[in-house]
Amino acid sequence: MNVPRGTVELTGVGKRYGRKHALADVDLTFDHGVTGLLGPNGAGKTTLLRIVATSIAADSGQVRLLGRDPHGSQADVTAVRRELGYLPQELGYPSDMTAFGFVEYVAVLKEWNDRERRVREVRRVLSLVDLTDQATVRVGRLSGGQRRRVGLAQALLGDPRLIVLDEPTAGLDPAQRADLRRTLSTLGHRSTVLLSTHQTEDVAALCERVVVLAGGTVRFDGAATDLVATAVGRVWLADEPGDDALVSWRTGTGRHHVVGGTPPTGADPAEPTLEDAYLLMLGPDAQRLRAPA
Ligand SMILES: Nc1ncnc2c1ncn2[C@@H]1O[C@H](COP(=O)(O)OP(=O)(O)OP(=O)(O)O)[C@@H](O)[C@H]1O
Repeated sequence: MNVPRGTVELTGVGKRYGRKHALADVDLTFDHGVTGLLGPNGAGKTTLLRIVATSIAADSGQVRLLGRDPHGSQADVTAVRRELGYLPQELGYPSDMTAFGFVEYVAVLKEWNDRERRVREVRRVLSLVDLTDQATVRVGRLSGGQRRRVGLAQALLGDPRLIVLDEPTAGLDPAQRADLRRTLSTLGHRSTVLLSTHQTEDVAALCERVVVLAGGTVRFDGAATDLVATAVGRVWLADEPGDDALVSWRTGTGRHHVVGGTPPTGADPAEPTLEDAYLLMLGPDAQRLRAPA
């Protein structure tokens, strides 16, 4: 079968928890490159990523991963999982294991049976996330950001064609986020990387494609630059906060960054950011959704 490397196809995908529609009629196709999933709390991002990571099944619609049905024959499921790296939103870490020991443990589960190759691979992925110096430190003694990187390391074992990362930058400091961006953008040349985040700057810096989810449906799917373009002419710097602005805040210069609404008197047009465009896309709920920095 000649399947493009890393293809994910979701057609009319729905998922309910009881009466709650976590996802409704989602059509998305992904190929290699880095795609960022943005959306407010409860938008359905984790549900979507869990479906792509074969952790749960959709209730409706069709899911094809790497040209296979991920809940089809055992051979299909195994073939997909061999090509998949997954960092869940919450990963329980045995605190007594070292960083190396934990990643090696996952490598064993992933059937890296040859000890020499396995050790080499564990070292490689620890180095990719800049944890070589912490390899022998117990996970319980690592910082939150370092632990997140241990989680990322296990997702990179075997250089998977499909990499699913649920909030990989959560808990990382700015320097670590910059390092992670470098690692992920390199991976995107070869693999399909799907990541969710609440950090619009990460998406702007890293993802060529953005999918905005809200209420379980796709609100935007396209190039990050096209999302930013939707906000041109709707963002200002002004001395006043704006009477009917969607959101506005006082910047370090003392002027107000005004998003949406009518421009206050004397306002100067400002270059929109991806966050501005995202807030405008979500509309009146934006105030509630703008998490404190
Ligand atoms: N196991 C579950 N049982 C019941 N409801 C669930 C379950 N998992 C998710 N939900 C609900 O489904 C909806 C989508 O949740 P999901 O975790 O996919 O959103 P999210 O976009 O990842 O949110 P967050 O940004 O807060 O992580 C929410 O309303 C959530 O409460």
